Amino acid sequence: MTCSKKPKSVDILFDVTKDSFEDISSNRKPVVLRGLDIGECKEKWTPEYLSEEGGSKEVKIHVSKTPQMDFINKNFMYRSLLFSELVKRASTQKQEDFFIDETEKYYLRALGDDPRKDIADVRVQFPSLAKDIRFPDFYPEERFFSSVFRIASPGLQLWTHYDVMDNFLIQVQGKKRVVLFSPQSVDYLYMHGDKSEVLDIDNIDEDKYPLFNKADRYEVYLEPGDVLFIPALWFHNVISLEFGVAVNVFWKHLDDKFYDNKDTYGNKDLLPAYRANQIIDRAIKTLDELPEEYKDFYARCAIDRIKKKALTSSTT
Ligand SMILES: O=C(O)CCC(=O)C(=O)O
Ligand SMILES: [Fe+2]
Repeated sequence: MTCSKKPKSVDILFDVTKDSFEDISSNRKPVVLRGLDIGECKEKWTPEYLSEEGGSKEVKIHVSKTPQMDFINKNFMYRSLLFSELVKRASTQKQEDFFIDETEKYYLRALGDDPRKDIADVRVQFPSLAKDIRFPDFYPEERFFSSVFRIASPGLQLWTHYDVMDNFLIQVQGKKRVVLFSPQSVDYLYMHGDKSEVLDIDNIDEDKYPLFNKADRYEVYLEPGDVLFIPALWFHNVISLEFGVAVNVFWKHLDDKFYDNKDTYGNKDLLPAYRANQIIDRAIKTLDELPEEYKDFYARCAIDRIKKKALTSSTT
């Protein structure tokens, strides 16, 4: 079934400054910042220019036969291409050279040089392009975590997921639809780690996902030059409606002690959340020692205690 609830819209704000962003950031809701100075990239980053300036670097990409990438059935493969070749292919509808077939789709989520140790930063990996882009300076520079190139073929859809840091998604080229769900909707999203199992979010299989349409859904269309503020834990699903070039910047808005310093992607749960999840895994295993009737009873008691003691917001 198609989505029955009308999605909420995301506010589009003009003339936001470092000072006025303080209120926006403490409100913990996504907004589009329109009209910010993002640098010359907005005019300059054509496929030809990107190929020339970022050209000779090899990048690891997702290649998918269909536009909707499926992380469970892995309908995509990881391959490497020169940045220039990726840009050429992702900006072209039909491929002369391909991995699967001539209409395959491409997605780049840039990584650090050694992804196990280095974080992605366009200023380090693509210095000749980075000079063209300005990140909003609304967070102190020492709170910077990473800046990530996102390049996509037209139609490519990235699954619904959350990240653990505040994020500016700077849309440089191409239109993009972003659907967001509030963190309180997590109960309805059929999560698998940091990703939702529900891929076709516009055409819900209600037998399989009966609760999905209860989620608190927001929708926004980004234009080149827009900066979408995605607060930590807000779920997002992205469709590139045209050849898309974006850079997203993650910021550590909390104290350093919360973050896992081996997290090069910015998507590992905060350390106390990770520890709590381990304890919950152990509790589930321990409940397994009980006869079924008792296990069910004590699981309900535990859920009730967690609800009473740890929830601050009601489910939407
Ligand atoms: O725009 C995209 O391709 C994905 C953006 C995203 O997931 C992010 O900024 O965290
Ligand atoms: Fe993300």
